[in-house]
Amino acid sequence: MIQIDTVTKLYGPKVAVRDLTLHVPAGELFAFLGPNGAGKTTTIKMLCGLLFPTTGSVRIGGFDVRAQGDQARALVSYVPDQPFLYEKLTGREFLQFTADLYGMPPGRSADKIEEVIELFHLNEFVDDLTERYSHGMRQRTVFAAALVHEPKLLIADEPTVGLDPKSIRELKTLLRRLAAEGMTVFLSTHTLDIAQELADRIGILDRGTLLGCGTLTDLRKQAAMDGSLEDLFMKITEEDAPQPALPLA
Ligand SMILES: Nc1ncnc2c1ncn2[C@@H]1O[C@H](COP(=O)(O)OP(=O)(O)OP(=O)(O)O)[C@@H](O)[C@H]1O
Repeated sequence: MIQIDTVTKLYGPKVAVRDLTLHVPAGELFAFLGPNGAGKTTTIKMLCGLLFPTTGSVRIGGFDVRAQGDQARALVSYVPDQPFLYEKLTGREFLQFTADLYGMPPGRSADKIEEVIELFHLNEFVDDLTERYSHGMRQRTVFAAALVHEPKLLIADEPTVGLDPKSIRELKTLLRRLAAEGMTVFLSTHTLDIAQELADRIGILDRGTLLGCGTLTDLRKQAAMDGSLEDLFMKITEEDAPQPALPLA
């Protein structure tokens, strides 16, 4: 579903992502980890077609994000860490707006909107203006909106931050279920426990370079140690030697 091939992204002279190759198949729950400034958000923006690689290519479901952007973007939903809602819309209007944006037929969108309202327990507040929502209510509404158009790839940035324990538990169960049903879930997080608990595979990025990628067992082999994901993360990122400067074309 995700094919990132030899991607480098520069911001001026700054190398944000360096020679990244990463393939994530359909139905996988992939956790993308890395210290602050590692290049995770830059990579996510390239998956969403908000940024293009300086060199290399990004394909979603076989569609090149640059050359076939509309087809690629139609497959993707992105839940950012700061949930954005139009304050003067109600939650329900926001869900409808999202469905319209993706050109869903009215009958289909009405069913799907009811389904996500149920799924995220939005009933109590879905007809209030979103400006009155708490962070957790916003996060749940944004998640619901992300699923309205039935994306094939769900990208979520720090999805559990600000949610109460019950909502976190429900979200974790939902993410696993979506992956089991065939959706690819790409999770960027600093919460290592969640990555360890949920992910099929984990990628560790540091200063733009993918230092490790695989199951927990693979990462343990790579780091030549047992232990929690936190232990492995510390070891793998500590051992990162300073990167040589990338020659600029
Ligand atoms: N628009 C920009 N212009 C210049 N440099 C940028 C820009 N956006 C990001 N960077 C730099 O690129 C590098 C990667 O940033 P990015 O936001 O992708 O990291 P991140 O892994 O998402 O970090 P965090 O976990 O802190 O959110 C950082 O050094 C950052 O300062």
